[in-house]
Amino acid sequence: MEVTRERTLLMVKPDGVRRSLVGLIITRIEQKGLAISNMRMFRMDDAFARTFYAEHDGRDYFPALLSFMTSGPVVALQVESPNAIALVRTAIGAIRPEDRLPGTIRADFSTQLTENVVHASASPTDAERELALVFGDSHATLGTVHE
Ligand SMILES: Nc1ncnc2c1ncn2[C@@H]1O[C@@H]2COP(=O)(O)O[C@H]2[C@H]1O
Repeated sequence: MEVTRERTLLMVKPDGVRRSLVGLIITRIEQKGLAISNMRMFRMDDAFARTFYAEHDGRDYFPALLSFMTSGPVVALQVESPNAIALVRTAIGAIRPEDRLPGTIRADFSTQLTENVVHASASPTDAERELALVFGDSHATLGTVHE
């Protein structure tokens, strides 16, 4: 079967950075054989968080999400591989704490719905939009680290 080489965004959220989980999360991604081809640590301001999470605007949890995402720095990783979007989504685990399978990042490091350690793009459209927001023009230029 044809596999599509993809780029996706994996982001360690402020709780993950505060709890010093960045190294562990990077190790899991690298050990799985996924290539990290760009990385950026930054702190979201309110406007950036509103744009990044625009599709959640109006939900009851949106104000809490904004407050959480602007509470400290995040670490954004551009991940590349065949089927990167689905592979990274599987690796992070489900949104609902009770649905998270052991061995996934959210299951292993969080019991919370909002403070869930990591975010990953859900679709090719989301991935391109989120990578462009986080890395701007630089997201296309580093190329692939691993073959
Ligand atoms: N009921 C909910 N459904 C989806 N996301 C939620 C909910 N409550 C809080 N959130 C937060 O909103 C975020 C949206 O996408 P994330 O995958 O980054 O992770 C989600 C959680 O941090």
